[in-house]
Amino acid sequence: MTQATVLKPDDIVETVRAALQYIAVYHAPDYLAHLASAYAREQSPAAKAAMGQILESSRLAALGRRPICQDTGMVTVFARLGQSAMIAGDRTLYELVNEGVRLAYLDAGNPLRASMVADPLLERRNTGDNTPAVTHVELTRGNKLELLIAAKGGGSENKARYTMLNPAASVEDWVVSTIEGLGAGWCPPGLVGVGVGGSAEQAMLIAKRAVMEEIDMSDLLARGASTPLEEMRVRLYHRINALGIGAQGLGGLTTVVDVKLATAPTHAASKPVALVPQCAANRHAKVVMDGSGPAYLDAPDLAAWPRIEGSEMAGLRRVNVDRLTREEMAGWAPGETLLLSGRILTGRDAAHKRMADMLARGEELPVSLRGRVIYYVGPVDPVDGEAVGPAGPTTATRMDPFTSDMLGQGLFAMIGKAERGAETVRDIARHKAAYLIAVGGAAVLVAKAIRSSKVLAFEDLGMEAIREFTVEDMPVMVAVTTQGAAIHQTGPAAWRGAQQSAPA
Ligand SMILES: O=C(O)C[C@H](O)C(=O)O
Repeated sequence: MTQATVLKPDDIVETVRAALQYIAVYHAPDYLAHLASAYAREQSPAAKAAMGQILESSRLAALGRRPICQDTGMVTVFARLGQSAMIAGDRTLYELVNEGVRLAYLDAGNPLRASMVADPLLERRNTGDNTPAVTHVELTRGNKLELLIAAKGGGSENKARYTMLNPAASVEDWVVSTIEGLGAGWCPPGLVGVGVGGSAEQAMLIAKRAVMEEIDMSDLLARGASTPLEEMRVRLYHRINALGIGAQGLGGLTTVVDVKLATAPTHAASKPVALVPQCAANRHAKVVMDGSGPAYLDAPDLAAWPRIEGSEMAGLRRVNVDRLTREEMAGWAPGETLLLSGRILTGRDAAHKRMADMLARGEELPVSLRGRVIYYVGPVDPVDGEAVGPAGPTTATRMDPFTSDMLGQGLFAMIGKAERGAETVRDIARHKAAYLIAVGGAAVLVAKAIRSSKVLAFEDLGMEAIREFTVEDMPVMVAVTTQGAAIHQTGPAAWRGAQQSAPA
């Protein structure tokens, strides 16, 4: 019979805290290796540059022990508790996990961003410490506690999809056409988990677990598929990459570095299918506790991070945003890289909603948008020596419903990531405004261009407050021009099918 173990509550708290700090700053070696080879293979200059920035930013994050991405995620824990393991004390596992989350996110040496809002429907007030975690507990044989700890970014979680197919319908066709319609808000290149079978909620859960399995597509391609499920993974990998979406949706050879597939028995009438995309941050780790104390992850070998040559800044157009004119903006070309200097505003979901509500009530905005550039960002709090913590862009598409109102206030340009909707592109052109992108997932690199930061309005919104950043040579790409040319439409169209003729 298995010997019973007793797990100390503080050891569980410490294990969760340490794992969350770890995954916030270190990319896992499997993803890093696959991203590095996708970078080496990439032929699309824009996608290659974006992947180069993600790799370099990841290296800086690991060296400086700062978060890979400003969105330090919603914590999700899959716990497997052996039936012969007992948790001492009277706090539940759920309470202990949340205490670990609180300590990890409020760590003074490396604060992580609090993104959770308590009430999703009405007030949407930030809880301030990123609790609560989403925790799933399964009872298993044995006397150990296994914790799969993840911090899932909002942009990729937003693109999770579910359908109930007819039993005869093709899962592959649904997955490929669904990914084609997702846009780039989930921050490719990443991977996707596909869950087929079970009930509706089980399909989602197995897809979420699957996306956290070890990335092994390079091995699978090298040795060849040996089961029908592996064959399907390989087909999906090629078909998704043949869409040409590419890094950040700019058009390119690699949209996914792997496809994971999990199945469960289901009803004869049903074929539930869940799709869970994972962004370029891909934060998760497994730890096993055996009662001997907290479990820690081994320190990574920093030599695993490839060095990427810095991009050439000479010859790039320098833009002083404090003296920007519509005439100057009209000369920006689609896909051109600009180096911005001067003062930019920040604001994202909650600030836009509040500004739109104020305008609807006929009130004046607390900050004038006339002639300004706004960056859609929720930064991490700074530590000593930083103007701001990691500060990559958030998905601009979510700001589309407010954009017409903001442009009407005289806003000149917006900075974010991913595509804008067709109507917003038309609005941008109508106002002779522009939409620029920074690389999602290159948060440490982006933050290096930010010299100072101060809150101007809506301080109660925490990371979503309106700030003013002073930036120096902040690299951004022109994604929608004043004439309405949109690179997220032209890029993927140009690279569609190109993956088929490229080496895997
Ligand atoms: O919340 C953020 O900073 C980014 C978000 O994860 C997104 O990808 O839109």
